[in-house]
Amino acid sequence: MFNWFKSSKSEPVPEALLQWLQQWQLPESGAPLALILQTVNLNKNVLQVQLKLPLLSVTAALQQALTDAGFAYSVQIGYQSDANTVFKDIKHIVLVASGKGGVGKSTTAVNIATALALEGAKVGLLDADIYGPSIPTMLGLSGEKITSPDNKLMQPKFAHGVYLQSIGFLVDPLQASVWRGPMASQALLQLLNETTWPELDYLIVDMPPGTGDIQLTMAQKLPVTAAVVVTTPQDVALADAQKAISMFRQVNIPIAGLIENMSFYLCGHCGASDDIFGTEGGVLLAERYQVPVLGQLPLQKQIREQADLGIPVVLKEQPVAQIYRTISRQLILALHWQTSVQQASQPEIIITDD
Ligand SMILES: Nc1ncnc2c1ncn2[C@@H]1O[C@H](COP(=O)(O)OP(=O)(O)OP(=O)(O)O)[C@@H](O)[C@H]1O
Repeated sequence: MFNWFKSSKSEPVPEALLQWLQQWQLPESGAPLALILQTVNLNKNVLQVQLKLPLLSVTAALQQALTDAGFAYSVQIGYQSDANTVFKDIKHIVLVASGKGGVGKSTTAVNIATALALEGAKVGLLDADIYGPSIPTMLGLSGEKITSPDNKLMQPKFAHGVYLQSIGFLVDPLQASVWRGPMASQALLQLLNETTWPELDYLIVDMPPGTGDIQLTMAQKLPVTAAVVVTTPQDVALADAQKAISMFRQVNIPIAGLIENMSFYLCGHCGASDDIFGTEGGVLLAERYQVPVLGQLPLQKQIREQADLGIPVVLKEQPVAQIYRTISRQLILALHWQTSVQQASQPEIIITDD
């Protein structure tokens, strides 16, 4: 199932260890490690495990499990992708969308992008929200101006492990928010195209809220891998999230999952929680549409405070950071399964001399 890469320094990997690795399952998802293994190498009691996916946080769990199983090796996890690119040097383009404004789409996009970078992925973020490009503020880059060394292509900014390009760097948000559909989608596609993105595993696109012309054109014209829909649990938001799901289905964009934001209020002082926007609305919607739920986030002061400070909360020692980390790992796996299925279902083209 995977190659046992052996460098000149490599020692033989004991059969018992290979068999143990074959059956070990990732925490949270229960996915078999064997399905995402690239190579295994043993070097002076260091077990070097190369994965196909950026999941560096698996190191601690694998180390613990190995020790518990009686293997005295220390683990090093590396990452080498085998995914194809969908656009320039970008392997996956993921749209973060919401039917309705103000549900926390941009906050979610920033924290997921940062969490993906923490897993060892190369990540870009395209802030395409013409109605309120808030991501420069959330990454501590507000007031920055874009640079273009060759006067043609623009360089993205970089903060907290994420490359950022934002419509807010280029135009006055008040001006952009009154653009008509074709003008807005044209500008956003140009923004993607004329940025010198480095090699990226994931480009996260923070979409403008809604399901109108702009969103539909972007969804149709971008080589999108999948979409993530963010909603809050109350009925008005759910009705709009439903429209977003239908829009993506219409243009055959797979939905990697739904995220329920502000699922419940979590008091920072006493830890009490309250379902102020109703209970489980997003989960029920996801069930109805057969869409996976990637996670549920609380309404919590620190999420907003950290966004305003320009340091995403996922970088802080907060329980909520772990929710974003789990969501990002689920997303990594969902995108992987989905691209594997897509590649497997593509008909093989055989060129003959006839
Ligand atoms: N889970 C949360 N807990 C507390 N505050 C949150 C949470 N999620 C988002 N917020 C805050 O709510 C406000 C709106 O969030 P955000 O800008 O991410 O929404 P949005 O859906 O992207 O809005 P729009 O699409 O209209 O720009 C921000 O001040 C943000 O810090």
